[in-house]
Amino acid sequence: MSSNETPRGPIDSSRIPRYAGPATFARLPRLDEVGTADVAVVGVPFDSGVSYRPGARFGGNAIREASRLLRPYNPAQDASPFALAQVADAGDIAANPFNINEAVETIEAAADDLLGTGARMMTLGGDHTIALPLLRSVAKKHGPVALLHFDAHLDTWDTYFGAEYTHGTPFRRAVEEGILDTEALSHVGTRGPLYGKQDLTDDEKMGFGIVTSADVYRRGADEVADQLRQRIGDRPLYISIDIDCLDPAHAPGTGTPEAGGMTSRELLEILRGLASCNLVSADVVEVAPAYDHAEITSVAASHTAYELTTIMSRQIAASRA
Ligand SMILES: N=C(N)NCCCC(=O)O
Ligand SMILES: [Zn+2]
Ligand SMILES: [Zn+2]
Repeated sequence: MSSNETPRGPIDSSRIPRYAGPATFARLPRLDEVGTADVAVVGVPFDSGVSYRPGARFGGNAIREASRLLRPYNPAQDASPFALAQVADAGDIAANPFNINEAVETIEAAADDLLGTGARMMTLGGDHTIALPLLRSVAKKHGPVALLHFDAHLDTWDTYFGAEYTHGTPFRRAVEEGILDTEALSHVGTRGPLYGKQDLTDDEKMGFGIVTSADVYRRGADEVADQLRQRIGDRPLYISIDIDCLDPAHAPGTGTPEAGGMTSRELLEILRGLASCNLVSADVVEVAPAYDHAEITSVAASHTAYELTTIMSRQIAASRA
């Protein structure tokens, strides 16, 4: 979108009922209806990298369905994200479910195409495997990026059954490949049993800092966001959100749930506290609707993607001003 064009926003839900018609994220136009976008919301229906319950391949569409109720003004960030920048739904990346290596290549190539148009990506997973090809593509454009990783899990394990590309290993691969800025790597929301203490030592050696779920509860969202913001500074930032960072009470619809997680309020508040960071792209992954109830998980994921989109739109508008 050039700066003198008005972005095309969501369908007006006071004229066309919000439950009518096919779902796009937040009832926004499809990318092919607007040509180019500043923020492309894209689904990656891929879950062949999971170690436990499958089903995150249906996450993107569940988030789109749940996002019908999002409204155009975001009071928490005092911004109308879809008026500040053109946000559009770019549909899904079609990845081979029977060949993980090929799927990872397909996702990276599709991300190259989208980022090549100048768009930032708001990706809806899919399992956490997909973060690796997305980060590869983002690093081609921006160089090694700061990473903020919200998750119950470290996802820096080495291999499962000898496989390198799984949902428990994307960030170890990314560190090995030199595509992350090791001065600014953080996990937020981690908890639960590990394979051994070595998991933590290895993770620390890779450069990660950890804010556990209990730290968030004890210190509060504002203080945590302040600390993260200081660590990130003005580096290009990628935020990867595994919805299992939330407590199973707030996100039952996921493949590897762990007790004792953050509330959706804590997650959203931390994100709002990061609004000044240079967010170049983001993902929300691991929503598995078959285990969900009353759209609890996909509603939380849709609001999470909304906050991330708002951060990106505000920055795009500010950089034009
Ligand atoms: N990325 C997610 N959601 N889970 C990773 C858990 C890997 C394991 O089963 O140990
Ligand atoms: Zn996880
Ligand atoms: Zn994960």
